[in-house]
Formats: sequence, C-alpha cells, structure tokens
Amino acid sequence: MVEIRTVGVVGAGQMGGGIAHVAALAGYEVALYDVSLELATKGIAKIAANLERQVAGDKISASDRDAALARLKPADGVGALASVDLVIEAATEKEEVKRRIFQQICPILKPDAILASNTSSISITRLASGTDRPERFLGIHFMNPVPVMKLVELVRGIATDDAVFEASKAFALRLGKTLTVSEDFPGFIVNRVLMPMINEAIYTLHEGVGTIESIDTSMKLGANHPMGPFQLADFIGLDTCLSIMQVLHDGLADSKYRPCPLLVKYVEAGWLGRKAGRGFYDYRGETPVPTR
Ligand SMILES: CC(=O)CC(=O)SCCNC(=O)CCNC(=O)[C@H](O)C(C)(C)COP(=O)(O)OP(=O)(O)OC[C@H]1O[C@@H](n2cnc3c(N)ncnc32)[C@H](O)[C@@H]1OP(=O)(O)O
Ligand SMILES: NC(=O)C1=CN([C@@H]2O[C@H](COP(=O)(O)OP(=O)(O)OC[C@H]3O[C@@H](n4cnc5c(N)ncnc54)[C@H](OP(=O)(O)O)[C@@H]3O)[C@@H](O)[C@H]2O)C=CC1
Repeated sequence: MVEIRTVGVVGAGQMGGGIAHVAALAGYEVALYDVSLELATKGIAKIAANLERQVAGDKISASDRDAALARLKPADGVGALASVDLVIEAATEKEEVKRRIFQQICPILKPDAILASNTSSISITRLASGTDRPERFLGIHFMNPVPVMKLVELVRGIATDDAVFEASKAFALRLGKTLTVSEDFPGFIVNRVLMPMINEAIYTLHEGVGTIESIDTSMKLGANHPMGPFQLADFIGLDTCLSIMQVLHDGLADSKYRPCPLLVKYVEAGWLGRKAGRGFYDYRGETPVPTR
C-alpha cells in the first residue's frame, strides 16, 4: 500500500488553510503553497487563529496546537512540493486555474506522488487527463469549515488506481473524517443537492417571495439548517457557488440548474461573501446587515 507521510496543499484560502490545519494536527508535515510566500504565510496565520479557537474550546491542547504549527511550512515557490507524498489542490474553482497549476507542479512532483483536487464540482476524470498521472489522481472533497465538518467525499476518476484510492481513504480516516464515495459526475453528491437549494433560495429572493432575512430565518427555524441559505452562500463564497452552478448547468445540460441572474450580479460586483466583506450580507460593521 502507498504510504502518505508528507502533504502539500495548493491554495491557502479558506479550504486550503482548513486542509493544512487538519493534516498538521493529525501528524503530517505540511507545505502550504499559494501564488506568493506572503499569501501562504497569511494562510498559516489564519490557521494559527483557528487552532487557538480549538484550544479555547477545549477541543485540542496547547501542545497539540504547537506541534501542528511546527509541522506547517509556508512554501516559497513550487519547489517545496518536490518531496511530498500527496498534493491536495484547493485553489479557486476554475478549471483553467486548476489545469495551469497541474501543468506547473507535475514536472516537480515525485513520480509516485498522489495528486488530489478539492474541487467542489469539476470532473475528476477531466482534470486528471490534463496531468501526467491520471492513475494517481482523485478527488478528496472536504467541507467548510474543514476542522469542524465531519465529511470527506472521495471521488475516483475513470483511471484512479485502487492503491491510490485506498491510501487516500486511509489519509482521510486518519484526519478523523467520515467518508462517502461519489461517482464522478458534476457536483458529486453534496453540491448536486446543496447548490440547487442555495440557487433556489436566490431565485426566491429575486422573485420577491421573501427577503434575505425571512428566507434565512425560514430555513433555520423551519428546516433546522444551522445557517440560512444566504448565510451559507456568503460563507462558501458566491464566486464558488456560481462556478458550481455553471458546472452543473453545463455538465448536466438541464435548465433547472441555470444560475440565478442575481447570483451572477453579486459575483460581477465583486460582492463574493464573507471573504470580500460583502455578499448577501454586509460584514463590514459590527453585525451583518442584509444588502437588499
Ligand atoms: C461548497 C462545497 O464544496 C462543500 C461545502 O463545504 S458546503 C458547506 C458545508 N458547511 C456547512 O453547511 C456549514 C453550516 N454551518 C455550520 O455547521 C455552523 O454554522 C458552523 C459550524 C460553521 C458554525 O457554528 P456556530 O455554532 O454558528 O459558530 P461557532 O460557535 O462560532 O462555531 C462552532 C464551533 O466550530 C468551531 N469553528 C468554527 N469555524 C472553525 C474553523 N474555521 N476552525 C476551527 N474551528 C472552527 C468553533 O470554534 C466552535 O467550537 P466550540 O463549539 O468548541 O466553541
Ligand atoms: N468554499 C467552500 O465552502 C468550499 C470550497 N471548496 C473548493 O475548494 C477550492 C478552494 O475554495 P476556497 O478555499 O473557498 O477559495 P478561496 O477563494 O478562499 O481560496 C482560493 C485560493 O487559491 C489561490 N489561488 C488562485 N490561483 C492560484 C494558483 N495559480 N496557485 C496557487 N494558489 C492559487 C487564491 O489566491 P488569490 O486570492 O490570490 O486568487 C486563494 O488563496 C475550490 O475548488 C472550491 O470549489 C470545496 C469545499 C467547500
């Protein structure tokens, strides 16, 4: 069986940071790579703050935190990925961005390194075909926030080796996650179900059926969701939500997946949700205020 000891994470945003966080806590040496050393270093500072939250909440000890931080290194260039056993790509949900990253890193990786994508929706088989290692490529899809959410969806491409799949399974189990396996179709399981719900909430707003607050309250108190659909969309990132809807719409060729024009407008405005300070809510004040 292939053994994973060291991990590289590409993309130091909310998901890459979360993946690096849980991998370091589980004992893996982790290199965190982004377009600049500055962004990778910023990502590690965010992880330190989230580890601190877990110490404050008695979820981990101060020595667990220190040990995890000692295992995390910001990468100064792709060379830092040359010795890792597993790379998890968690960059922006755009196929061309991911393809460019794979072209850039594949020549540097060990020939037997496993390459995984945390994509929310894009075909694993298609991404794999743009690499030098379709047999050693798969989807390892974490949920946000990674340190809190229990699920990891595993997705094999048409060519994924059994040994690679088993090693990835063992890795995710060592992180304490519960696994589901999805076939490689647009949005896999979670986003095939979740994202049309969020998109429908946006249509419900767009058509004037309810306000942002009334729709969020309805779904929290009426369906027991921990966050309303607008809070959740802002949390995920509206650019990511739109990209996922576009993958569902293109890949399944059914008009029921058409992205709501209001979602498109928010993304075009750069109102991408919490990470941008504004989305369906404005986060720049003391408390979030609905933007319509
Ligand atoms: C788009 C995709 O491809 C797939 C996806 O991920 S879809 C999105 C899936 N995620 C969801 O649906 C999240 C839904 N929301 C929730 O479950 C909850 O609102 C939440 C867990 C995010 C926050 O819960 P909350 O009770 O409102 O907030 P809060 O009290 O601040 O946090 C709960 C706990 O999580 C911890 N936490 C939250 N974010 C954290 C982070 N990034 N790192 C570490 N710990 C974190 C907090 O420290 C807190 O721990 P304690 O209970 O020990 O204090
Ligand atoms: N948000 C969510 O709830 C979830 C997202 N995902 C998936 O995880 C992936 C990342 O999402 P998320 O973390 O939310 O997005 P973010 O926007 O928070 O982070 C993406 C990161 O990737 C970086 N990046 C962009 N291009 C490159 C590149 N060429 N090389 C290295 N890094 C790059 C971005 O840098 P810069 O800011 O400079 O562009 C940014 O730091 C996506 O595929 C998404 O679909 C999966 C599960 C849940």
